[in-house]
Amino acid sequence: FLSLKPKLKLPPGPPAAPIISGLQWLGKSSTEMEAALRRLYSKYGPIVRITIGSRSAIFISSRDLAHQALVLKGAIFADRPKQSPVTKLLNVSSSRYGPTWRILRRNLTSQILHPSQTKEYCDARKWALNILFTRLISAASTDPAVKVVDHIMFTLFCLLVLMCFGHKLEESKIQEIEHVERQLLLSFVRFRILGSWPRLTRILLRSRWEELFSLWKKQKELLAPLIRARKDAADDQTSKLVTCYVDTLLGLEIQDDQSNEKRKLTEEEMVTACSEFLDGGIETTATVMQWIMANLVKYPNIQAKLLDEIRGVVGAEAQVREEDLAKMPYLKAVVLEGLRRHPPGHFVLPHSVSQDVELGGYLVPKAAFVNFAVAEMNWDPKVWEDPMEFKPERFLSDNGSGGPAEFDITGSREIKMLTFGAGRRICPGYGLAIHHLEYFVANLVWKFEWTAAEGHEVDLTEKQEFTITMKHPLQARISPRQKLIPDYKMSVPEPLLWNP
Ligand code: HEM
Repeated sequence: FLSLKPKLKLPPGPPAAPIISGLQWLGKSSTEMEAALRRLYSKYGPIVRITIGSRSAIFISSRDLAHQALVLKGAIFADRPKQSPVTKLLNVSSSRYGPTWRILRRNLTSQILHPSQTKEYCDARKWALNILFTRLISAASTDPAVKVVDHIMFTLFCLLVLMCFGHKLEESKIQEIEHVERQLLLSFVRFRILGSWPRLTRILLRSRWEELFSLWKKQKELLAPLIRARKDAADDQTSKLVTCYVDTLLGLEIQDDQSNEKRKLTEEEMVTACSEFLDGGIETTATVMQWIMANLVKYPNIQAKLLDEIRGVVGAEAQVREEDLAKMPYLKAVVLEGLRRHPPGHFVLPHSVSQDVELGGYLVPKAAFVNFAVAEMNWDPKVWEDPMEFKPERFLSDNGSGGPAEFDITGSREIKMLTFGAGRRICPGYGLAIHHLEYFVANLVWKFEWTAAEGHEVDLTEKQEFTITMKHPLQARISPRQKLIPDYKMSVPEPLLWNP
């Protein structure tokens, strides 16, 4: 591959002075980056290069080039950029492509994220669903405009904390975890610069470093005791436990970077792995769920069609059961359309290449930072008619009248959307995320009628937080469709009974 260098040119892009342009790009939010990159694609084409610090950063906006890179040349493009030694984390998403990543990723996909294991958490989802209903009803009793996303987020925290640590925690403890994890995520752009320029920012941004260290300390204080408690429970031979993520981490062995010997994960490493599990599984899913509910409020005809489908399957049941979901092609179509139209990340996580490689007639040099324009691909008018419209029918066969159309979300044959990435680094949680979206959306529509609260028309303007979320969060009026029967004992207040 070294021979590529003299023959191939680097991808085109604007000329840049390394330090200035580095700071300039690192300080940008993903929305600002996206707008700047769009201008570059129209000027230079679907593969462009900018300079961030001393590194080339290459952005790809074409589905075909993304497929070549992520799938056909997947092993070369599966690396991640080298982490700063100061903010170095041991988890799946930031591990270099190598043995540690393989062990951590296989641990996730073969255990807690394996479909057979997902089934074990069916009761946990019912429990979480009732927490969601209770909170929505209680919120609606004090203010008819319910800010839905807060309740969705908390519910997913309850569920993922249970899947992670194996315990149903008190509401106040879950709120504390939610608070620290969200603070770390929402300050992601502010903290990103620390890892990129550790020496300089230690002097210039001292208080920001202190803030980051104090959040890490708080995170450890909250999560480490839960890991220890689980270890004690697992050591107790008499207790029968459904496997949680921590159980799988406790048994895991990785190869030590320095000594090359096998070793167990340290407590600190387990904390970062758990934090990744929570962050990966909650914020993204909650964001998409809010977008889907917003579209169902905005387009009552779609909500009515979905309700009809649910009624046809569920009959007189109070809740949609997990086994009902497979019989609902329109529900699947609504969820896929939500994921296509509103990807929570407009870029995937940063990739890097392990060697010089050719892409689109250009040289992608070893260790270059590479990323892919998810939204450009999800909204490509060559694949999707009226791409900015919310049209679930596009995921049904016979233009909406038939059953589910074949759609490969993994993009292994062709990339039509990139919401979960593709290839070796594809999101390992995509199955769980889709299952959660289907289960909660179906139940929310079955339980309540959703309309815009007075003075809160649905506004689909985007805003960059950790994910691309609603600038004006959905505030909906929810009216129960049926008499509520609380079927689960909950650690939160019992649902207020409403008269529909
Ligand atoms: C709607 C929900 C979700 C979306 C849109 C989403 C999206 C993504 C994307 C775009 C990537 C990066 C792919 C790449 O770098 O090429 C990713 C990676 C990852 N996601 Fe998700 N994700 C979701 C849910 C989940 C869930 C439920 C979990 C686990 C509980 C999860 C865990 C991870 C992990 C561990 C990685 C790193 C994979 C690796 O580097 O090998 N995600 N996700």
